Amino acid sequence: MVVLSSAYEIEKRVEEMAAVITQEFADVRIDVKGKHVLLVEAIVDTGITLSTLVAHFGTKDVASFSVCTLLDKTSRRIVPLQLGAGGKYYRGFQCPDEFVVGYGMDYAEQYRCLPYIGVLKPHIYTKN
Ligand SMILES: O=P(O)(O)OC[C@H]1O[C@H](OP(=O)(O)OP(=O)(O)O)[C@H](O)[C@@H]1O
Repeated sequence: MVVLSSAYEIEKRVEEMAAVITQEFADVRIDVKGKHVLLVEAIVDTGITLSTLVAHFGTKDVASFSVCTLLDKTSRRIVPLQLGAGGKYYRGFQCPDEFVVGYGMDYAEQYRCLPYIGVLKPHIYTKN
C-alpha cells in the first residue's frame, strides 16, 4: 500500500507503474490477441496498477480483459475501473481502509506467506 497525497505523487506513481508493467511483461511471449484475459489479483487499492494493466492489454487486441480480485479497497480508489467491452469484475470481499497483509500481500516483503489476512498495526509501517 502506498500513500499518495498530491496530484504530482499520483502522476509519478502512474508513470512508475507503467514502466514496471512494461518491463515485467517484456519477456512474455504468449500471444493474447483475440483471447479473453482474466487477471487474478490479491487486492485492488488505488486502481493504478489495474488501470495500467488495462492500458497494456488494450494494446494487445484482446477479446476482453476481466479481473478477479480477492479484496477490493474501494475507499482508496483514485483511478476508476474501466475494463472495456466485455470485461467483467469479480470481487471476493470489500476491504476496509487498513494495511492488510498475508495471502500473498506483503509489507516490505514480510507477512506475504501468512495463511490468513491480517491487519498491520500502524506502528509497523509508520516507524522510521
Ligand atoms: O490498486 P493499487 O494501488 O495499484 O494496488 C494494487 C496492487 O498492490 C499490490 O501489489 P504491490 O504493489 O503491493 O506489490 P506485490 O505485487 O509485490 O505484492 C496488489 O497485488 C496490486 O497489484
